[in-house]
Amino acid sequence: MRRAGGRTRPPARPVTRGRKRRVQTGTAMAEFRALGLAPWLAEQARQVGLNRPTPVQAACIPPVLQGRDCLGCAKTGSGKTAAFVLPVLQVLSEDPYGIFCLVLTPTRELAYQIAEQFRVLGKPLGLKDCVVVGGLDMVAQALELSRKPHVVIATPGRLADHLRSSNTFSLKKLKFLVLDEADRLLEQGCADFTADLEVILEAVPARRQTLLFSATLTDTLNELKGLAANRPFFWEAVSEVRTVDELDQRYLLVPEAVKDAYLVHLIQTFQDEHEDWSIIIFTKTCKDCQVLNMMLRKYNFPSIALHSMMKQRQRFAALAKFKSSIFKILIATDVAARGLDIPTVQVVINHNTPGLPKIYIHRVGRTARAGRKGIAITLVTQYDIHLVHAIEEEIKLKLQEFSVEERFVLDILTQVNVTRRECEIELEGMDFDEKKEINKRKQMILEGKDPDLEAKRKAELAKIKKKNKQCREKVQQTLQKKKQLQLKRKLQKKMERRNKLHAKEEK
Ligand SMILES: Nc1ncnc2c1ncn2[C@@H]1O[C@H](COP(=O)(O)OP(=O)(O)OP(=O)(O)O)[C@@H](O)[C@H]1O
Repeated sequence: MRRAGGRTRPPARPVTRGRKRRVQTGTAMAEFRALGLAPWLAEQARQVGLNRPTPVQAACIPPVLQGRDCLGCAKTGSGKTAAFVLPVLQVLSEDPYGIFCLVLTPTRELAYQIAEQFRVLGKPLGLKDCVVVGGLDMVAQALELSRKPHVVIATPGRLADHLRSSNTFSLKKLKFLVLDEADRLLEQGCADFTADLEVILEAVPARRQTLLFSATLTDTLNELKGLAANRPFFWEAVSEVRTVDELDQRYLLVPEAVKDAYLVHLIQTFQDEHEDWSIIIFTKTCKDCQVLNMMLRKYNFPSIALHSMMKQRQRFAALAKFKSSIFKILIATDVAARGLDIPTVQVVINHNTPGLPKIYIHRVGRTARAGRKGIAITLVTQYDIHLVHAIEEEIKLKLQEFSVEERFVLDILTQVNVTRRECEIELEGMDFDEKKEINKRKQMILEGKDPDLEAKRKAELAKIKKKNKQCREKVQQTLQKKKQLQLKRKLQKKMERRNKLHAKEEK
């Protein structure tokens, strides 16, 4: 981190490039065609506003059209989606049948966004797509799957559930398997997709093309290479820095207790100076997300929450309202960190410093997309400085300080803290934690697990762990005692020898 003096202004609004775009129309089409795309598809790309191929598109489309597997790693907002949607549509148009392509993605919102790209670019084909994600009616999805859509866009958990429970559709003739945000899908952590991926990989043919994309592929490259075995083509954008140049990256050092006052001040400033800007605030937990939203609402900010404890329909509605600028502020957990493409987002605020650099890269990548400018501000407490260093090391860039006039923050400090406490009490009254527990149980039931049995198993595991720990400690203590005893004996012997020597000398 480097301190920069003076008050920092948010970046200027991006310039519109309308005239330039008209002049480039012919070139744009020719450039897409030069990659091997058919005229109708190049024209469709132009019509939906894809000016000219971005580097990841230029590099990956030709090898995919040649039938090769592809691993594409390019910065956030660089057009990776079209880099797989376009060649898939081209091959599909030559020999259309369903189910031709399966796209897997980690979040439900992202699945719908990808489906939309397939729909607009594949409109001349009369493309049939099907989105299969959790939280929605399984029967309706099964029915849609049985109608053989050309493209299925799914989150792994729900698709695996369908594969386990139904035989009304088959993925055996699949030509393309796409893993968007591939590193996240293969990562083992809190939402582990490993078991579901196993079921899916069993159901798809070995002879297929596999396309893997992410902005942070390199971290899990070896595991990913195992999936793409068909003359795999790896492409990574050449760049020292892992975030886009158009992104102004800042940090704000704040004591934990006054974090919210800084946040309110920041939002007020952005709202006063740039009424039309949209802001995403990332929080660590669902509860934080909910409390902050309640708090900002009390200050009449146009905010809306998005987190995994909301019902799926509420999640979609929240995102739609934010996308259409009915609400200008989205407060979200990391469910919104990857992939979401909302051009109006000019500011990302990290209410907590992300524990992993790659989460930081994806979060801040929700702004400054497709050549636009944006600013990301990370609130850093004294306990998070090491995390910022890790982020800086990963992105190969020093974050600059975002200065604010502290007297404004001090003015609202007490009021903000009181409001936060009020919201927390209100939330406790709504049994938020209890609901979380209920949701966990529901999820387990959906996964075919017995929640009571799981709880028992967990308790037993904890007991065994405790016993093991006690046992280890006992062994340690015994060893220590033995050592001390040996030492004592050694000393005693030494003393005895010395006494004997003295006695001899005295004689
Ligand atoms: N050739 C192009 N010309 C102009 N705009 C483009 C082009 N390709 C893609 N875009 C636009 O760029 C934006 C970002 O694209 P996309 O969502 O595919 O990025 P991404 O690389 O997948 O980002 P992330 O890593 O965050 O998921 C979209 O709004 C898309 O319409």
